[in-house]
Amino acid sequence: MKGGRGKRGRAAAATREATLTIERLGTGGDGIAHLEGRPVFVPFTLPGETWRVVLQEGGAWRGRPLERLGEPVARAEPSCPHFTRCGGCLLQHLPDPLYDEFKRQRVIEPLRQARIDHSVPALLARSPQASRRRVRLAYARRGGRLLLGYRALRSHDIVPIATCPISLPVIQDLLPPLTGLLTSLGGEIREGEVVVTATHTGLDVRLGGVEARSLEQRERLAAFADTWDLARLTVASERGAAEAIVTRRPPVLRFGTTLVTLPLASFLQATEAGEAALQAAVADWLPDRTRVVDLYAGLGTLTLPIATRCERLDLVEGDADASAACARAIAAYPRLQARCRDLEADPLEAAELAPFDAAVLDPPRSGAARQVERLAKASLDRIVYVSCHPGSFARDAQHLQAAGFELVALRPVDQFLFAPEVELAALFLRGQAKAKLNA
Ligand SMILES: C[S@@+](CC[C@H](N)C(=O)[O-])C[C@H]1O[C@@H](n2cnc3c(N)ncnc32)[C@H](O)[C@@H]1O
Repeated sequence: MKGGRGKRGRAAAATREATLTIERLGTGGDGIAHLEGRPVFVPFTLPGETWRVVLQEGGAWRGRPLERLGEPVARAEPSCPHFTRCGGCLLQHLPDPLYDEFKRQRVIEPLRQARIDHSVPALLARSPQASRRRVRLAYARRGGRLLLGYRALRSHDIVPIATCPISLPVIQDLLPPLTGLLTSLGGEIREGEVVVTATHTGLDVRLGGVEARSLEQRERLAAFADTWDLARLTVASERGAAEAIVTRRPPVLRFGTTLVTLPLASFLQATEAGEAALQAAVADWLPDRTRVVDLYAGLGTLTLPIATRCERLDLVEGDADASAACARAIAAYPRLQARCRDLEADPLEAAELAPFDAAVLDPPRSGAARQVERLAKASLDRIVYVSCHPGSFARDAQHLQAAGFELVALRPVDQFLFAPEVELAALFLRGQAKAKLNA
């Protein structure tokens, strides 16, 4: 045994070694074992495995796996060379049935706690490898070297990566040259975030922490955009002011037949396959000639593909740039409208929801408690709720259920390969809409 509890008690993390048998997986994907009656979280392990770990006794006890002991348990072979160092793809070692069950449980458990009685079917659209169309990397200078990569698990350290197998190949190819570009921009470029997005017209690259004040830097950036045939290359200062240095082609996304130009920063679904699964749920669950309000609409991703069969479609979004991009894309269609509104501070009231038969709702992780309260009081009787957080979804679903809505269909979607997150689409009906379903 090494170390012991520090003089300042729990606040000072102490370390020692222990041998633990993993009992189950926690919601974050860590294996959970018990020691001295307390749970210990051990990443990259499987139920049934025994591990020698370095124990970190802080608020929550964590174990850093050192050596696997005893009988081996069947594992999947991780495809990424950075597995166990990078903080993103924690579930690569899970065999398929366990992986699917883990993600289903992420939905089942919050629903059970919220007393919502609905079965959770098998995962849809398990993202294939090499399909992530946006990566968000960090870079920093360390000891004279520029490191570009992902943050390490529960740390601000950067794990430098030369490849990221879950991303589209066109993004993977760009990673080593991007490191070279950032290095060549000079010593004042110290740290920041890099976002690379694949659009239908090419890659959109945004370099944070770069101001490009000198002509030489601008020429380097322009040459890089030419060499790699980027659609657009943007820099953003530490204060967040963004400037497109080169726009060779507008970076465009296609939703159905509508083309939307990607703003400098806005939300985008992580994979095309996941996006298509969510769009299919929306299309399946909204009948023709419905009057639809799309709340937290982003760029119109979920409803623009069915715009031609809606009687009316209003897209409401809090990000002004996303809303403006959406408005420009639909300007020629009088039945479609896009407006910017903060739905947390200023949710649509029941009277404003009166002209609609159905709402589509795709809020951020925190859910949409205040907007759901208004939807519960409104006259519409059909809601398609898309969520990236089963916990806040279950809370909001409970509220809808209390207002007479019934959860009649649910599809878990695997938008984030190997990450503990799971996306879902759900259909709620009440009143006539529910009666028609049962007829
Ligand atoms: C999960 S994304 C969904 C976007 C879109 N439905 C899609 O599929 O791409 C959530 C969206 O909600 C927007 N949002 C976040 N907070 C908001 C708020 N308080 N009011 C309105 N929109 C908000 C974000 O800008 C983002 O576009």
